[in-house]
Amino acid sequence: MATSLIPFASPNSLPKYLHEDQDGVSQECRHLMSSLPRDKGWVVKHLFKYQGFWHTTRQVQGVLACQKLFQAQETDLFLVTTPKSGTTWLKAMAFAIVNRNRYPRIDHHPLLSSNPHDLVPFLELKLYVDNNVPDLTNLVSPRLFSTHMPYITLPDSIKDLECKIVYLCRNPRDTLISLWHFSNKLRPKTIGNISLEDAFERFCKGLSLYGPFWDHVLEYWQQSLERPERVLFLKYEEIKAEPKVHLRRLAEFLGYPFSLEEEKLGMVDEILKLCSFDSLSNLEVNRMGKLSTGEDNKAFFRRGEVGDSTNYLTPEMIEHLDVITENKFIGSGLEF
Ligand SMILES: Nc1ncnc2c1ncn2[C@@H]1O[C@H](COP(=O)(O)OS(=O)(=O)O)[C@@H](OP(=O)(O)O)[C@H]1O
Repeated sequence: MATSLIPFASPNSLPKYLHEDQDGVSQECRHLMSSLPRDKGWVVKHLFKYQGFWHTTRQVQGVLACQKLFQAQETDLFLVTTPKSGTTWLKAMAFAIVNRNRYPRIDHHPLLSSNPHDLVPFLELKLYVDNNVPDLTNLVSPRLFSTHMPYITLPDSIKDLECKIVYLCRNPRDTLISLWHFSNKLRPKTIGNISLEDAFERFCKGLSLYGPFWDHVLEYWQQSLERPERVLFLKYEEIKAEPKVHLRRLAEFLGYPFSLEEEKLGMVDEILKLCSFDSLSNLEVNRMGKLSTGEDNKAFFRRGEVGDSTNYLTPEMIEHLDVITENKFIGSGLEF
């Protein structure tokens, strides 16, 4: 078990899911955490290994509360992602697809004035982070939720009701680089940056937020093979390469296929444009605003490209990561 000399991060400067003070943490959660493996975090002092995956203190709290208190409905739709795989993009696209009859006018669309994370809430990082039952009465059907939780950890009702799950991941090289940048944006100035070498080493060992990365991806890949009508497995790179194909796939899977008339009216292109990196990242709300959970909206938009990791990782690092990926995915039919 590794220990660290990093001081507690100032609670006020961080989103709640990164707070480490014990004030908002239930007795049950404290008790559980005392028995969990722990290691050094990327942003704050500790990560805890719960059900095989690494979480921050308040994330463990959010996950436990969600497992205990969240009751899914059959019509709920879940967007599940590995951190930094394009969650913000997926939320925007799914929200725009599902709500296109409610918001037919693109020039008055909620995505123009709200960040996608405020329109599609995270279960464990937002709704259940305080260990309370959140008020979900104002959510219209179908309710759209998101989570980074691994499959094993999902609340039972989501599995029992066979709710639809869209899973999005991204190649581990770009995921790591995006996570490294994001972590350094969040890290309190007093403790400085985490070095790329350090982040790389920990990522390769599986020691990252909701890591091991490969185990997270494999769980949902397996589910998507066993129940394709229930789990849609998407890759960031594939959406980038063929956005129209994948937006249509997403709409069909969610139960909101585009009609011929909508196709003729150019609805697919309109939604893609509305949700594109360029459009979203240039909106005032995303340049200047903050999420209700505290993060700067602009932190979710960096470059939005495939392959940016080659600007940071050495060829040796890339080879090392690729070998891990190959070994982990061997026989699964999955590759990046
Ligand atoms: N609309 C759109 N299109 C394409 N790419 C986008 C879009 N919005 C965000 N991004 C890029 O996604 C990365 C952030 O990942 P997440 O949204 O999953 O972050 S989080 O897990 O919700 O914190 C991060 O990737 P990097 O640029 O490589 O760091 C964002 O820039």
